[in-house]
Amino acid sequence: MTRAAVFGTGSWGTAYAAVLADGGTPVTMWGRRQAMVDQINAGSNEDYLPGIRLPEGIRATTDPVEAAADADIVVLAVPSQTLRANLAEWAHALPRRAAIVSLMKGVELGTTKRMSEVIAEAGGIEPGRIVVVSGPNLAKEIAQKQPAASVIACIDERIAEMVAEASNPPYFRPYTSGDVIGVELGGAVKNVIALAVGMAEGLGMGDNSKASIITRGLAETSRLGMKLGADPVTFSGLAGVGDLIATCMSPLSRNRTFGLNLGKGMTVDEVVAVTRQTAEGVKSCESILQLAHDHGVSVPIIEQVAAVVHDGRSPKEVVGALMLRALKNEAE
Ligand SMILES: NC(=O)c1ccc[n+]([C@@H]2O[C@H](COP(=O)([O-])OP(=O)(O)OC[C@H]3O[C@@H](n4cnc5c(N)ncnc54)[C@H](O)[C@@H]3O)[C@@H](O)[C@H]2O)c1
Ligand SMILES: O=P(O)(O)OC[C@H](O)CO
Repeated sequence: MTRAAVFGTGSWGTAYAAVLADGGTPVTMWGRRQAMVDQINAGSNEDYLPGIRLPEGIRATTDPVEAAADADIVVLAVPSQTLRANLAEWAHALPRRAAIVSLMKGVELGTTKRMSEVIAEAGGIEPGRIVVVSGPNLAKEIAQKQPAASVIACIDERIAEMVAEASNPPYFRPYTSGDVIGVELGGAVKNVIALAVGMAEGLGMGDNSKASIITRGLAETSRLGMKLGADPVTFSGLAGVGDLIATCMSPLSRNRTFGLNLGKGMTVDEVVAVTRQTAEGVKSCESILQLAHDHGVSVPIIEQVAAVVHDGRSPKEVVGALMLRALKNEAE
């Protein structure tokens, strides 16, 4: 029988543990805090998924070795910017042949590395067993068992298939892919575009404005992805436009909500103070912008989001800057 470990007891780590357990795969979760581990062992995670009863088949521990022992699949669900430090502590505990699955949707600050690259480097894991999961998967809806689809990517598609088979309860439909770069980038960049859409909403803009940002945001994602070697088809799929729509439209999105608060006039520090969960785009806008600059790719929306979040420009100012850009062909 396939066994799994999930490192990280936040919203998505816990919801994905439920996906695995409901799919018939027993899961041991690793959590930092004993109180959280005790709660999960008693059948819920009230801090992150209040009111949700977790399925049988999930248990938790604070010991990484115990969590990963005998696991065929080890799922990592921590903030992107802490992953490298976390792996330094966990690498010794990871079974040599297990598939290592990233749920993260971010790009590392400083190195501009995608999470699969950080896992390979900091965890010493061969790329052929590194898997990424990304798609329109708001954790709360998945935990409520609302039907959704996703993409599970690995350069070795047999490993992606093994993880997909273990993650297939009746409400979760995973598609496999070999395009790790495209699937990861789609997930990371959509968070930055959702910040922009949230800002537009907060400024009182309507659906034309938001659809324009979403569509041009997809153009930026595809341009960058293709330059980095992604398959363009990925961006019209679940990990591209699918996740972009879910995140930019949903009040459940932490990134969209963060942008909304900025658009309403709160400062970045004020929004950080009221945001309890990980809004990856806030940090990743800077690393993704750096990645685009390093590869000579034009990403004007991402540039303006970074100007608000890191340079203190106002959302209203940056909308003006975007609208006054020189005219060009849509396909460029
Ligand atoms: N929540 C969603 O709907 C969703 C869906 C898809 C993908 N994701 C992605 O999954 C990743 C995890 O997101 P999440 O929603 O579970 O975040 P979260 O904020 O709900 O939980 C983060 C978890 O990481 C732990 N953590 C924080 N700092 C840590 C550290 N220094 N060391 C170890 N653990 C630490 C927290 O205690 C918590 O258990 C993010 O990259 C996010 O973009 C989230
Ligand atoms: O809440 P967000 O903004 O981190 O988005 C959650 C998921 O990535 C949606 O697929």
